[in-house]
Amino acid sequence: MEEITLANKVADCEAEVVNNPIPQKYQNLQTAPSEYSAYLTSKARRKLLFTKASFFEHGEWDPSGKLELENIVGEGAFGKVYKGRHLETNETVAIKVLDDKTNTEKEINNEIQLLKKYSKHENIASFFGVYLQPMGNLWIAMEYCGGGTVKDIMENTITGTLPEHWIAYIIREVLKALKYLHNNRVVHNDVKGHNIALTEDASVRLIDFGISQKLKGLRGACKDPVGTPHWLAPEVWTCSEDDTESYGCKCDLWSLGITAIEMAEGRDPLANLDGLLAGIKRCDPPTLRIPSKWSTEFNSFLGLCLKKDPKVTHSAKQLLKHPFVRNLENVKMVRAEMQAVICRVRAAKSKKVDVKPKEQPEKISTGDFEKAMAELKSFQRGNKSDANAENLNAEAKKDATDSKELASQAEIDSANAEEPASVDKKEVSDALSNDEEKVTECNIETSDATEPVSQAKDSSDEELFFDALERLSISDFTPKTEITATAANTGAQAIKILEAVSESKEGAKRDGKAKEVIYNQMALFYFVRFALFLSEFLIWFSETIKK
Ligand SMILES: Nc1ncnc2c1ncn2[C@@H]1O[C@H](COP(=O)(O)OP(=O)(O)OP(=O)(O)O)[C@@H](O)[C@H]1O
Repeated sequence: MEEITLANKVADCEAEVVNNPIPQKYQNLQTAPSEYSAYLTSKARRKLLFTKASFFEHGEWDPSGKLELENIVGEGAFGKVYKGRHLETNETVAIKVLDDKTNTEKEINNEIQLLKKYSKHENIASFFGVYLQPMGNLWIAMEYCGGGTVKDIMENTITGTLPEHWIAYIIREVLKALKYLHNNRVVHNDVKGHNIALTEDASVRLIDFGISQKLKGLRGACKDPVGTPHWLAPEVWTCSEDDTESYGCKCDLWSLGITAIEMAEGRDPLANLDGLLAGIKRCDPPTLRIPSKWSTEFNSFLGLCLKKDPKVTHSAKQLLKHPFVRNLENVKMVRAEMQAVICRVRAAKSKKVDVKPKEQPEKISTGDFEKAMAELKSFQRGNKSDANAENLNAEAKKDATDSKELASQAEIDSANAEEPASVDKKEVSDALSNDEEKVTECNIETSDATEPVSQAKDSSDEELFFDALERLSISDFTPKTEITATAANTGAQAIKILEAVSESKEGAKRDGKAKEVIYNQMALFYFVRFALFLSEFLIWFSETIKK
């Protein structure tokens, strides 16, 4: 029987395309919609479509009406990853869009096949479907991991590293996924912080099967040296030099050890090593830089992952029994702590450039903006003549509109300029109090917001009003980098300033009342003194007359 290889399938498709508009053997795919008939008449295009269609047996023709793209959440070597929606079920999904210019069809096919078959494990992002977009892009829909990757989490802590009990939890979950994959003779080949993702409730998922390999039978081994250089096991390096060498599943456990150090120290242990290949061969396996800072269990666990000889490296099954991961206490607490940082990651991701930037909700909500304008108007009504108020109102409206635009621009610019932030105790306790529930809100405090309020305290209403207007217009001329934080908050600031204005007005009212009381008391005092003086005068006058 003729072997069904990729080349055979492609040749087969090409032959059929010449004679039939839609080959019989692909009738199990959804029929191409009529609106694409013009597109399909181009032989070259048709060839491309059927070639790609041959990669998967249960793919669908067109994602429109089924999937909707929202914002970009990540970018990889093969294309962009979007947060999206599965319209039928209304489920949030991640959609990897692989453009047809990328000449990596073998990898794409590989990723789809492995995802379809092996993503049913609880620690692997599950597969939803694959779609062929009319212009030739492939869309791979999978479970959405809203907590970002381990790398994202690290970038959102103040030290850029993770505490040991978080590392133990993440490693344990990845080990479960690896145990399942290795039992099925699948080598992931690219375990690293960038490819470990978290859901919003801090469950761990292994992602990216782009270079994973399915081994043939029990004796099968990998020959291609693939992976990310600093995470590559020594046996994979050896393959790159010597064609006769091969490697197996254990390479994932070396990469996992490197990932554990990456989480503990904020970067991989070989980051500064020159001549990587020679260095790996010459040096002892990497360890934590200051082993005494960490538990004996953590150090010993790493020692079992990072062996130069894969034969003595422990398997995922064995490593799951190690005290470093076996003795993990209070997972609920660990997850609650992590959810606090996930909030920051989500906030940062929601600021990323959108598919349709102009239609995106802006950071300053319309409600906030209208509230600011209403307060501004009511302030003007109370303090200025109508003519003046109208002028100022128009000016403020223009400034605020500009600020809204700047805020939206700043959102785009700030996507990659996020400052690492600390794990706030309040956030942790909020996450804890929510316990099993999703943390749905994240309040990022802005130091700027308090400034106008404190300034407002010693200023007159009039000064405050002009100060508010000035601040709104100054944001127009501030360089973009500086306004990254401030412009996005200008609407909120306007509200704060106006709140301060009205607070100050209230204060002025209270002052007026106090003055009234003082005047009344002073009047009483002078009246009494006058009465005393009058009575003394009368006494003196009557005595003088008597004399
Ligand atoms: N299921 C998912 N949910 C949420 N975000 C995801 C998901 N899958 C991928 N991402 C995001 O997209 C990024 C790129 O995805 P992925 O690693 O699969 O692409 P890739 O092209 O194979 O990248 P590379 O080869 O550079 O690792 C990830 O680092 C992550 O930020």
